[in-house]
Amino acid sequence: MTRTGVTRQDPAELPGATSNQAFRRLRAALSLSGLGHWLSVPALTAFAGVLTRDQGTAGRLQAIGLVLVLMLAPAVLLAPLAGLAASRLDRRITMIVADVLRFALVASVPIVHALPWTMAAAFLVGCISLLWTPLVGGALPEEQQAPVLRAAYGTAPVAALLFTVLALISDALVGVAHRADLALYVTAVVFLGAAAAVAALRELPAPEASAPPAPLKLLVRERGAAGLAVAGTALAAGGVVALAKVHARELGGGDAGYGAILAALTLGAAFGLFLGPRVLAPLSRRRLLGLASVAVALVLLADGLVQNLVVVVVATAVLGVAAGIGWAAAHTVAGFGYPRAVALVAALVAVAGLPPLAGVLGDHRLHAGDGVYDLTGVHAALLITAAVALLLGLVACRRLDDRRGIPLLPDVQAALRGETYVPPAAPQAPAPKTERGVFVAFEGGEGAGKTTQARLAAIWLRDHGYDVVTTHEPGATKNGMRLRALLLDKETTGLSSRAETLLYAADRADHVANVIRPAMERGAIVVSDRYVDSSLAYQGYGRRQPVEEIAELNTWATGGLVPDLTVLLEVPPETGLNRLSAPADRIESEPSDFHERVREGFRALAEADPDRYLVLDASRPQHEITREIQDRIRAILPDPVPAAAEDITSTFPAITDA
Ligand SMILES: Nc1ncnc2c1ncn2[C@@H]1O[C@H](COP(=O)(O)OP(=O)(O)OP(=O)(O)O)[C@@H](O)[C@H]1O
Ligand SMILES: Cc1cn([C@H]2C[C@H](O)[C@@H](COP(=O)(O)O)O2)c(=O)[nH]c1=O
Repeated sequence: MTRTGVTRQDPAELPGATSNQAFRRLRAALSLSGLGHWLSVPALTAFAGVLTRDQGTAGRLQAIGLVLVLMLAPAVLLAPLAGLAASRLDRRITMIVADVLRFALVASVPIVHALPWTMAAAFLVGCISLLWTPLVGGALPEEQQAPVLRAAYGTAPVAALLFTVLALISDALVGVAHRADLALYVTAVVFLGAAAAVAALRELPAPEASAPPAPLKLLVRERGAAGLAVAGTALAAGGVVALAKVHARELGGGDAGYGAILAALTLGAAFGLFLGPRVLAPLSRRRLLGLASVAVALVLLADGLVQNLVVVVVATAVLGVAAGIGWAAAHTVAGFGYPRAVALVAALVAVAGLPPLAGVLGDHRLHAGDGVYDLTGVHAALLITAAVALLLGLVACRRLDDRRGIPLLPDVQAALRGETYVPPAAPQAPAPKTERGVFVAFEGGEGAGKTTQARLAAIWLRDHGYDVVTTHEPGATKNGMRLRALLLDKETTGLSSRAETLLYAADRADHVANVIRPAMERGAIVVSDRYVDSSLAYQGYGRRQPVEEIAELNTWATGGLVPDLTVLLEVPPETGLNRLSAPADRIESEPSDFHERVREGFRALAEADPDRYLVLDASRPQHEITREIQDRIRAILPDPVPAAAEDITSTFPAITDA
């Protein structure tokens, strides 16, 4: 059982799955199908390259580009058909037939040995691959998504490596005209293996997954800055794939070089996907997504400039890592469907547009002094793509930034150290004091001991004859109690961070107007368990909203009332949360990194205004803390309590509830 009461299920135990073994077999079938799918891309494009070997670079580029377009277009344009087929046909039979058909189509390509049939086969393979998408691209339950996606997409690097090996074998054994045949035959056999694996399953232990929504529809429906970052990244990755065959050839790499570039890209991406959630964990995912897309564009720029295959392969691997990290961040920021739709469309634009562009640009020899630089059409097209991707990345960075005003470099440096960067906050300017009373606020994370210490301070003050009002936030007034219930109830879901901030501010405005200010005007000492700094720490630092803006909002809500003293009880979140006995409320249930940020936030606030704060290590014994608080409060009381008198008479105030 998790803390939130959700039981984690083994994928194999989920409804629809009959046994572990059946689920494993399904994954094997998915892996084989995925392997065949990914292998068919270089195999068919390489074959198109062989068939157009006498047509010059532009002709070859066009043929390869067209094969890629025909393979990718069905996923963009015909996705609804996949949903229709999934709902009408028996899925097990459909998949067996689909893979037998893919086997026959791919195996027929080297036998027919003609460009039009290669194109037709590429399109039909692309269409048939759609029949698998309800399983791999649909709305799967979370528990099943990871293993299924790993099986379907994790085979891409394996396919690229396999293609490289097959290309090396072919180079050694057969003539130019048949160099791509072996890869096609192996692809066909893999499809046949996938069909056999599905046939071996008596029933399909797959979830009732639906087809993903049509990419174009999603694109129109959900526009967002994350889409710009994904578009730039997919444009760059699509450009690398579309031009890789000719790029590798220009650098003397042949089909093996082509495979090496694809392997570098896909292995890098897989590594990036793994790293994504782990790298720079404290950094905002929105910032990371923007940064990753800019990094992809910059690496592509290098890719387009260098003229050495090994360097290109290494740079492509780095590009893949950045793309993978960006993809993982995009998933967190915008879910799965929308980034997938954007990526598909952008990749289609890249494979459709860049090969002809490279052909049109043609090759040029540039002279600079004594040096000569061969700028081929492929290089120029890569550089143009990099420039467009960079532009998209920079705009995305600006629009995605949810830490405006917080400088990027220290933010990233802090994230590299595993910390959240906390900028020194501007001290709150206190409004001219009109009240006669004294205001003491207790602040700190969960279970720090605020309520305990606020109560003890109030008792001590009353013992010395002061008029004391103890209060707390949220929920000290009648209306505030309703707001508290709304804010802390775990049933309150989907509350936006801004709405949360406003509700806390509303509670505070009511609290100040009806409790704190009247008490202070009559000269009482107000002791409050939490005040404005809680909003700055929780909603500002915890929720990563602009701290300055929250401070301004609260200045307005409170009419600028600032405590005379703020006691910050400092305790590691884990210690504080472990002290609490009641079930965790909505805010307490936030993950530990949220509470860490809150703690950092309180620290930064105290550092920015040290005169107003008393910061105490609250993991120490209670009585030590109490004594230090009394010493500090004594200094701000209108008519000081004489410490010496207490020492002489040993009249340490008895702690009794008032
Ligand atoms: N210094 C301390 N050492 C150990 N336990 C403490 C200390 N101070 C308070 N506690 C205990 O920790 C628990 C939480 O204390 P308290 O309610 O005062 O914290 P709080 O900061 O007000 O919590 P919350 O964030 O829920 O408002 C109580 O059981 C209290 O007795
Ligand atoms: C005032 C204030 C509070 N919070 C959070 C902090 C706590 O999790 C709860 C209050 O619970 P407590 O047991 O009474 O301390 O609310 C916040 O996020 N922002 C605020 O301004």
